[in-house]
Amino acid sequence: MNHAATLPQVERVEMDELPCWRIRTAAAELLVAEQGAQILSYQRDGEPPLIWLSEQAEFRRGQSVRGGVPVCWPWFGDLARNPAGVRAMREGEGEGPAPAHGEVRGRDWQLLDIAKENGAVTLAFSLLLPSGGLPDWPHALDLTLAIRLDERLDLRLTTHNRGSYRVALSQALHTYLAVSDIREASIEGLDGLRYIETLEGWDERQQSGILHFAGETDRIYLDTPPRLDLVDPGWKRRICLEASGSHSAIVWNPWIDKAARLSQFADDAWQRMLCIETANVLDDAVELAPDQSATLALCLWSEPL
Ligand SMILES: O=P(O)(O)OC[C@H]1O[C@@H](O)[C@H](O)[C@@H](O)[C@@H]1O
Repeated sequence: MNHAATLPQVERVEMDELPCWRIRTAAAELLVAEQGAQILSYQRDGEPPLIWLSEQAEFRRGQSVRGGVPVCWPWFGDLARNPAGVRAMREGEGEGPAPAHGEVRGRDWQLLDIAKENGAVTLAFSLLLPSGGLPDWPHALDLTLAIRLDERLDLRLTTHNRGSYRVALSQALHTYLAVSDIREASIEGLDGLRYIETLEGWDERQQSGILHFAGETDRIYLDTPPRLDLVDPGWKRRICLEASGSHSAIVWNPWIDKAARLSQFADDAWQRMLCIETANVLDDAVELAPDQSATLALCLWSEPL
């Protein structure tokens, strides 16, 4: 049988407790969990993975998988650190303290559609929500994620306000990227930007030059340009990220001590990953009037160095 003639292929697979979809095109493979509409891994033929999945990842219902691209929504990070308008949307403590990175990473989403066209595949996922919204976040919003795989990987996270009042939220595509060695990697595109140093009192600082890594890093960059590049000399490639609908980005590596405290994370895994999170946070948070939509999008690809 001519294998190439049958491509692209979409196959349903089980990863322990999680139903997933494996997509194979002529040049790449992508694995997506239906829970959280979470991309788990992405690799192009002949290259190391672009998206990192922890070797200690657990595929359990109700729990985000360590690695891939978790969707953070309707708030990013610690809710208490969000703008007042975003904080005000959560009501009551019925379900306990607000979980980090919002409510949808471990929830059920539904695959609505698989479309194949000219060698590309698009999967459309929708968050399954009661019509009144989340238990402590009772607002009438629809959330969809469109994942398109061709020569590049395209993600489009769209929120639509079908309610009768304005809603504020923060969000991120929390992309875990694979690197040969974080100590050799760098990020281009941040020079001159203001950032919040979350490790030192949430002080505002200014980036000077290319960002290199020599310790724990957890920063929120503001007024980000559309394009950021992760340069990886060890694997002789750059991973290019092109965002739209976003003017903020989080850059995160836990380094040695925090790595030891993280779940589903090997003690030495900090060497092999780096998160560049395409976001709408702090003064870049989103406010949606009734019937308004907003799309946070990321296009990802690699180029040889
Ligand atoms: O362990 P979690 O909830 O997936 O979060 C991982 C990291 O996510 C990053 O976005 C945050 O900036 C870090 O502070 C956090 O540690």
